[in-house]
Amino acid sequence: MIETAEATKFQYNPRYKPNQLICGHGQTGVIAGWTVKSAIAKRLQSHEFAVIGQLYSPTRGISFLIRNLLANPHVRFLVILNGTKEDRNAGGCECLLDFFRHGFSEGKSDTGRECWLINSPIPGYIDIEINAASLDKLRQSVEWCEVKSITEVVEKVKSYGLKNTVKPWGESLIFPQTEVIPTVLPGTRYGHRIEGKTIAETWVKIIHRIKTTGTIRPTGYDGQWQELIDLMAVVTDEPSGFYFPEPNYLPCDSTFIEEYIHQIIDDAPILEGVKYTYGQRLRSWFGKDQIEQVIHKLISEIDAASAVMSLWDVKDHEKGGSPCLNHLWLRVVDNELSLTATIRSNDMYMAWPSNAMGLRALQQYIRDEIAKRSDYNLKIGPLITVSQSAHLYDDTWENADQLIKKQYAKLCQKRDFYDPSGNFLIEIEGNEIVIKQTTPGSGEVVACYSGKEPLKLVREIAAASPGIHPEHIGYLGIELQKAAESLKTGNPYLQDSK
Ligand SMILES: O=c1ccn([C@H]2C[C@H](O)[C@@H](COP(=O)(O)O)O2)c(=O)[nH]1
Repeated sequence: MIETAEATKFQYNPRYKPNQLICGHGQTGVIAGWTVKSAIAKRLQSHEFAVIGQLYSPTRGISFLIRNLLANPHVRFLVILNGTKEDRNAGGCECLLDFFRHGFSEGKSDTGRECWLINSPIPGYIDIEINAASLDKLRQSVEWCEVKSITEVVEKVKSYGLKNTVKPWGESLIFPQTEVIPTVLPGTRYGHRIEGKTIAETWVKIIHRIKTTGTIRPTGYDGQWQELIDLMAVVTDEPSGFYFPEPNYLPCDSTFIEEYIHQIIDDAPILEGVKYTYGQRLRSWFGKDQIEQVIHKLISEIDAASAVMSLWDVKDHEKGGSPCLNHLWLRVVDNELSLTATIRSNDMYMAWPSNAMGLRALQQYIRDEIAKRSDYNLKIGPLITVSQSAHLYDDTWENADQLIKKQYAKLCQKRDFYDPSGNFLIEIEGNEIVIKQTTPGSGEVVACYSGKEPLKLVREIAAASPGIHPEHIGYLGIELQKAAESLKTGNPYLQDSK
């Protein structure tokens, strides 16, 4: 007997990320890439598709997607929407297409984990626990096509839906998964401050801080993340062309950033299936060009504390996918233009470096426009980001560990002993230890402490300058102990002598 399409009644059973998927009863899976899945679902009926889901990243998304397809062998057709600039940037759909076109080989992920590497110029990994014969079977059994627009998705899904029901290609297959649970050190949860010269350096410190002390929590996306709340990052000296380390350990490169900057600085039309762009929110969404507004504001009132741009629309509560970047504030102090950005939710591994570079480009643009249009030739000041949920998704933990091992260790070796709390000169005067605190620049004496007990002195200094670097206060403790010994023995004390 030949079954008709209408009679099809399969149930897609997602083993992974169930809350991220729209499930139906058909035999066609739709990979929406970066196009919002609900924009596709509303044009289809549930018997026409098996599942609709996003694919944001080749290294993070494809393995879960394939695990789900192996668990649902009734999916015999795939429509892969590879249509937007974001899809081109991320490369997830292209890499998935390469899996079907060119297959996979045994290899290693960039963290050195054994995995199946997709035969593609875009790095994409599949968990090694999945058996190779099953992957081949999947490649042979699923008919796939690439499309460029929502309209084409709908046409293709409907045409596959008209075919007769095809038998599942096999039994549902489930493969084991290795789980990594990190050790978390105790630490403050709220309000961290991290400073670095470049975005790359600051990023390494951020990753270290979250990875070692972040709270492990559910993400809201069927997984876990480590999170700190209200993490402030201060980048003091990012050069105008951006600093990319050599070899580049950042999750973005200059080609990506060149494209990405436009999403922040330039206006963009409202398109179906595209959530928003920051440029659109800043330039036109609220009926005003806010970037122009702040340029004018600062030119007319350079001391203004109200050079604000807002990206959050009160209507954002009505739909999912609201902007992560919410509020920008520019400020001129000592002829220096700083930019502060509030980001409500921030993927610190994959997104923060690009977010920071995009914001730095906007800061530079505003500085340059002010210089062109007025007599103010401002210096570029720090870029400050406040990430409210500063998180690391569980699928980046391994990379984070590697980064800490290689790059954080290097940073720690490169200490310059500069402490904004100043320097401390220790001497013995009469029968007391005397400590003079001087400014870090000119060396002016700003405070004086005296006494005989090292611990009491350390406590006084720490209470008076609570921002002192931890290593610096440790060093003072050791020196003060040496000075106290000298007081007892009568031997001379000389700071820093062995
Ligand atoms: O510019 C961006 C856009 C998105 N995200 C991350 C933050 C979250 O991990 C995820 C968005 O999820 P929601 O907070 O919207 O659920 O993407 C960023 O870090 N920066």
